Amino acid sequence: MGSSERSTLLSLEEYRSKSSFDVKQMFEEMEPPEYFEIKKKVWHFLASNPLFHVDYKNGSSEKAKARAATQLKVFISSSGLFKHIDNMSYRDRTKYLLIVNEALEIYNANVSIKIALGVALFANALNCLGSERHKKFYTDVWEGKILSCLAITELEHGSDTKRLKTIARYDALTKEFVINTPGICAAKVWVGNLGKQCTHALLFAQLEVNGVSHGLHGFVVPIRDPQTLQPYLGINVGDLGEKSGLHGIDNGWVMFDNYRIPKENLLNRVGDVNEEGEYETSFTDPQKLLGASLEILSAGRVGIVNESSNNLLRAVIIAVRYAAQRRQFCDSKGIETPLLEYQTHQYRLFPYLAATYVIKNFSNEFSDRYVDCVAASREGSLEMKQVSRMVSGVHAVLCCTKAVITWTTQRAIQETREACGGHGYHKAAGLGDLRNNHDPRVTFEGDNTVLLQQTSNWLLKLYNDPDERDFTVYPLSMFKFIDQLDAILSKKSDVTNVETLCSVSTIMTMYEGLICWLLKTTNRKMDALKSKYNDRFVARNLCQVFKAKELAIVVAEFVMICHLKEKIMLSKRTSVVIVLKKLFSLYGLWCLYQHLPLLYQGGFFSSPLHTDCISDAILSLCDELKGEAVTLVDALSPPDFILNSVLGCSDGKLYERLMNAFRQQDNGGIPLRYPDFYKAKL
Ligand SMILES: Cc1cc2nc3c(=O)[nH]c(=O)nc-3n(C[C@H](O)[C@H](O)[C@H](O)COP(=O)(O)OP(=O)(O)OC[C@H]3O[C@@H](n4cnc5c(N)ncnc54)[C@H](O)[C@@H]3O)c2cc1C
Repeated sequence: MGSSERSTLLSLEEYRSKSSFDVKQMFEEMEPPEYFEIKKKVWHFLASNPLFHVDYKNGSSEKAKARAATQLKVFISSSGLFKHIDNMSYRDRTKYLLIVNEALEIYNANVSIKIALGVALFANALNCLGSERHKKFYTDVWEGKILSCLAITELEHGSDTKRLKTIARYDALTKEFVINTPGICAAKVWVGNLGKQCTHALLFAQLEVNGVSHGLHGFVVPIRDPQTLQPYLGINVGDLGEKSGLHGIDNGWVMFDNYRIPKENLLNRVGDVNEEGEYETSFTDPQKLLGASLEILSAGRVGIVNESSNNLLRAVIIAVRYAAQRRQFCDSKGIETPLLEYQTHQYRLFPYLAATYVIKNFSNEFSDRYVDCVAASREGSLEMKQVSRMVSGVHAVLCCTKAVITWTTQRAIQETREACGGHGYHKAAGLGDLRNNHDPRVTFEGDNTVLLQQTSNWLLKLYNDPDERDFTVYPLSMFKFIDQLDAILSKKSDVTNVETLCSVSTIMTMYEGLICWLLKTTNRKMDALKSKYNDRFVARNLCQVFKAKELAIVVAEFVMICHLKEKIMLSKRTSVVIVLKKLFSLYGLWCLYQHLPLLYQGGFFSSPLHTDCISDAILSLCDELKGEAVTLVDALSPPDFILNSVLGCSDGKLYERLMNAFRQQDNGGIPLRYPDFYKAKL
């Protein structure tokens, strides 16, 4: 071992010894042990099966797709991870699948997305939208006999799903649907798994019966022969070629030419064609339907929130461990300084470290709330009105948090790549692929900007209609303060010292004030625009940039810190709580700093001293977190094999691993070895 290798390890250990809390206690606070046990099973399967080991030399997109296709089959059939899911309750199964997805995604985004689209979301859609007659598809997909894709987006329309043009016309003579693509603009595009591998599509098309259109419905459409993978006659299908990332996923396009499927392939929970060949809706159980529609809209987004929180974590672990080991320039005594000692570097990394804790905590807890909400709707344990309010609230919160979390992660990955300098640009650092693979999450499952509009619409409804404010149910329980809107707005900020500003209660109060002010002024602007243009669509569009979009973003941040506040209040682990409070404050103040114009405009801040105060508070928190940072990333870190970065290994062999990568030796050979702090966690 050379001297530089020894010193980088020492650097990590030195920082570990500085932390004020116990790594195991922090880990236990943040990760329920039963969830971690599931993740370990996934990681051990990946580490023990060479098919899954990273191969940096195997670069072409075509090879990556073939490899991911095989990995998917093996993961489904040989991991044993899905053996018992049919015996689980809805709640346990959904949580279990979300955790398996999370654990797989942090190591292999391609396969996790292929499984999510091809198996989990398909099975979920059959449950939500289908009936007994679709059971066979459900069984086949979990047994790996078929693979699906989710075909919604068309060449000409993505976000605006009402305009989709693929048509499924009912033929009463043969009791079949005839599917057609009316021109290239209606070709289904971007569909994951469709390019080469899927056998079935979960297709969304306009249902037409007796010349009358009944809007978008879901259909199970056979695409390829499961034995030969040859497409069926009437289907023109292809792979859409190279993308910027996610090279293992075969995104494809398809056009239908008088392609016939049996009547039974319509997912008939909401509407069906009866024996007389007439369309009939079947709203037999509206409460269950509410939960089902939440699930179909949201399951993918909940997965994205979980995945993004891990992508953020991965980027931050790599950059913090690198910054603890990497030294540049000498101090006045001639001692080389680790990057972590520079204020600039702390300011670049620590807000993202704080964001990691806020977002990971939110993502864990929100998935539970989401599952509870769907379960309550299924079980009929609440009143219809309560379920309806809970479902729309959960949907609204998920829309804005999906946007803020995926954007935060996107920015964090870029910042951490730069914070690792040139070495951060090497493939073996892991950050380039992470950036490219994470990037489309801001677009798919709902473009972020469009999703934020759904949240602001919900908030304005809440503002305008006190009847909607049922604060007994989640997530409305977090918005009780809206009832005191005028009183809150009449208060002015008197915060002029760093200590008060850093407190949990001050930050919560500032957020509540900001939300009240944004609600009131967004609504006022919307009303004025409606009067001026006499057109809701125009008014809504002209409200977005400087009001409604900001409102939704602020609410997303607020909801996430509310969850961490609750954890802080309930925890009995004193030393952990002290650090969690610092992370809470750093994230809150860093976000509020980005809303400074609004804080002045709303009268919460009035003097230049307020800006000094908030920036001093941020820097002071960064300084306080310097000694905690390495242990904070250790507490949430997966094993080195799964982290899979030559810059981020916990063993401090930074330069040895980098030279191996440069020599193209042993790039992926990071063992599934548990470092000492990890043993403490277990
Ligand atoms: C890697 C990847 C995988 C995908 N996988 C699938 C899949 O498996 N199945 C599938 O069906 N689809 C898939 N998609 C498609 C994806 O769901 C769509 O790209 C997404 O829904 C956005 O639609 P769009 O691309 O048509 O964007 P558009 O709707 O055209 O939006 C373009 C831009 O305009 C903005 N915009 C749109 N409307 C408004 C408005 N009202 N106000 C203000 N701004 C607006 C948006 O914010 C966006 O920035 C995938 C896409 C990618 C990149």
